[in-house]
Amino acid sequence: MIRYLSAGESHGPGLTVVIDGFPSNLPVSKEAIDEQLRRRQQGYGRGFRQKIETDTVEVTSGIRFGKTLGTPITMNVANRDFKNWTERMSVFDEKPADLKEIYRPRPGHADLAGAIKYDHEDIRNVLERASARNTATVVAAGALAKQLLAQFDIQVTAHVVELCDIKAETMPEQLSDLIAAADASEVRCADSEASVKMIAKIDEAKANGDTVGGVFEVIVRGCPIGLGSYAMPDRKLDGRLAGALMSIQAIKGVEIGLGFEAARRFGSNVHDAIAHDGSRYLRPTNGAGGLEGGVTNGQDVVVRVAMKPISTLYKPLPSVNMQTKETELAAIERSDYCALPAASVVGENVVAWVIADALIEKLGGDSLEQMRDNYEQYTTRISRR
Ligand SMILES: Cc1cc2nc3c(=O)[nH]c(=O)nc-3n(C[C@H](O)[C@H](O)[C@H](O)COP(=O)(O)O)c2cc1C
Ligand SMILES: C=C(O[C@@H]1CC(C(=O)O)=C[C@@H](OP(=O)(O)O)[C@H]1O)C(=O)O
Repeated sequence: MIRYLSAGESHGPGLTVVIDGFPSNLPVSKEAIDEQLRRRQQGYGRGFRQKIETDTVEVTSGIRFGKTLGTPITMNVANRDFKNWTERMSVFDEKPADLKEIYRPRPGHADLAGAIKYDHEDIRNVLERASARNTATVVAAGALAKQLLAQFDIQVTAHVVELCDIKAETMPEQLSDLIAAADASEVRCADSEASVKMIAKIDEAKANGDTVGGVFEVIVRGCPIGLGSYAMPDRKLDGRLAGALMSIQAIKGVEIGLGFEAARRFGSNVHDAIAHDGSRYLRPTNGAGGLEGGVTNGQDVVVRVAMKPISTLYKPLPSVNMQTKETELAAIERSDYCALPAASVVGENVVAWVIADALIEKLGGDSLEQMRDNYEQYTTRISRR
């Protein structure tokens, strides 16, 4: 089992993630982690904050001479914006007399429920941690998971397939082309015609003081058969993926394979026939999205994820001043208009984390070498079935 704890406020000094359960002797590239952080900051429609930040990790435990020690790994991401917030976010100093507090909760954000739950007057005490700034730590953890998966030729990618009411129609057939096209696109959509329309849609939202969301797809290539289990509900890999993805800010739906579309079809048009070519099992289709019974079946794992539009509206919805209970417009905080491309990078890294967890569970072993031995034994064994 791998696990992590993260901490940190959006405008505090920085964010920290402590990771436990990785095997020893895994070569780790800081550049590869920083590259995932860089990708998370990209995408058309983001607000001014991303111009202030240049996220990189500082590793303070668990790695020596570029390899994991098998002990807890601590990674820190500094908030460059903190220098503009030192008084407003002070840990121990007195609250400044002229501090502007937030009393008008934004519909769709954690403001109202959070302020009531934790008995906060100033909604800033809620939004600082509810903020998706924390996804930087989630991505740092996922970037480490990606490096473990790469040792076993497992690759995780993501791309945008819908933005508001615009759908990508054509996609490159080769996964490598899909990745290249998505990475080159400002909205991370591999369909270049749809990308242009998506950018115009973000501009339209921005011009109207509005926001947009959409759908991204995550694909996992190279998973061996047998990750996850049908034996207990909490071991099912489909449930674990959905749970982890739904815990990303603003994610409101997850579907695996055909997902909701499967509910509209006859079974004969949903399930994937089973064939054998003399050396291995083949599935001519992949409606199951690589998961049957909560277990990987050797096909690509395909997950689609729905993100709602950003909650902060520059043309705000009606809200209530929590001090006076009078109807007022919701507060406006500096904000993104669309963070779907960034969310797709977060989703990609979250899926990498869940798959790495399932791989470590399947193979056991305290070191990378032991995991490799167990992997070879397992793949030899299943090749005889
Ligand atoms: C990468 C990313 C960036 C986000 N940026 C903003 C933002 O700038 N403004 C905002 O109001 N919400 C933003 N959100 C969404 C809020 O964090 C989220 O809606 C809020 O925490 C409430 O959680 P919920 O939507 O999951 O219910 C962002 C989400 C992600 C994934
Ligand atoms: C800081 C990030 O995203 C933030 C997520 C966010 C929210 O409410 O979720 C609100 C905005 O914060 P700020 O008001 O500081 O601009 C985003 O910029 C980031 O992704 O690095």
